[in-house]
Amino acid sequence: MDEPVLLTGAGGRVGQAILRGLGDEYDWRLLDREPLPAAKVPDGVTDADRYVADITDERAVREAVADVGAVIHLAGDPRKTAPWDSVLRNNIDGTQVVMRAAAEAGVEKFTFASSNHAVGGYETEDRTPDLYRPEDDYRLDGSELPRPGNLYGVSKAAGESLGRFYHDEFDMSVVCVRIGNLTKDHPPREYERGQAMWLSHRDCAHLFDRCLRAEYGYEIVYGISANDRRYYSIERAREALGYDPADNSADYTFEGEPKSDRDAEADGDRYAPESFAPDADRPANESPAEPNFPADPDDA
Ligand SMILES: NC(=O)C1=CN([C@@H]2O[C@H](COP(=O)(O)OP(=O)(O)OC[C@H]3O[C@@H](n4cnc5c(N)ncnc54)[C@H](O)[C@@H]3O)[C@@H](O)[C@H]2O)C=CC1
Ligand SMILES: O=C1O[C@H](COP(=O)(O)O)[C@@H](O)[C@H](O)[C@H]1O
Repeated sequence: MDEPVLLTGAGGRVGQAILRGLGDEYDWRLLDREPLPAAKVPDGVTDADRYVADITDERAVREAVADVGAVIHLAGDPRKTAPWDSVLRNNIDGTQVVMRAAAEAGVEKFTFASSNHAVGGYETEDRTPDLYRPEDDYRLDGSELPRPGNLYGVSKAAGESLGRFYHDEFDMSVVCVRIGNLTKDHPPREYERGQAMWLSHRDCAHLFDRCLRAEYGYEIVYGISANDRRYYSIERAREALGYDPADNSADYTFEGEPKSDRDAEADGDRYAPESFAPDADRPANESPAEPNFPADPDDA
């Protein structure tokens, strides 16, 4: 893509996973309400391409989307316990401002960071915990209705609907990625549900790269690695986007350590993947960014 790509929420966990994987691949324009330290900005992104602004600020957002070819919209409150006033402002109103500005500016492709929590209600008592285990063949594939399990999930379902509207009315290509659980270097530790929806950093960067390169109309896909444990299908992401994930939480122990050759053999002759080279400026296993909303009490 020749035109710049606007990345909102660039300083956060998902934004940094994308920039660390794709920093050199695109001409980035970065927006976040927090100023980004130099370590979070790819080489070649000038001050003029860095916007410190709130996504509910229509004027600032219109300026940021002018002449971009694509938007990856991540900014918002990521907490599953987020209260209504926060998701209404940051996730629903903010997404409406960014999508409308993008559609009216003639942006070609828009990627929206939706969430597993848009469909958390399908994890009913009778389905869990079997749902999180490799033997279980229940799959959500993106064609099902949203079924949020919390108000944060409601806000993500609202973002998906806004995307449908702006695709239909403006012909903007929109893909909603129901992101699972992004962690760096290893799947969530001792957490079956998290391991079933693990999204590794390299698969995250690859998936968003495909969202920028593929041709599509309106899509809802799941953003997880190729985990043996999974209740989200990645078929639609493969078909519509050409997503080809490299990682699998089954290559790690339940505690999150890469499996040894012996573990892997015992497990059906699986191979242990190469672990990522640690980022030069951060110790391995450290989260790339702390969310700037108060911590989610369940995220211990
Ligand atoms: N991290 C994960 O595993 C998942 C994340 N997501 C979604 O992906 C997106 C990014 O999530 P994370 O990177 O984990 O969150 P984060 O909290 O690490 O990053 C969010 C970034 O957006 C910025 N931001 C928040 N509200 C803003 C506003 N009103 N205006 C401008 N900037 C604002 C923050 O300053 C922060 O840098 C969110 O929309 C979240 O709901 C969805 C599913 C899973
Ligand atoms: O949408 C999100 O989902 C992930 C995974 O959910 P969890 O219930 O397993 O914690 C969460 O880590 C992330 O903060 C959130 O934005």
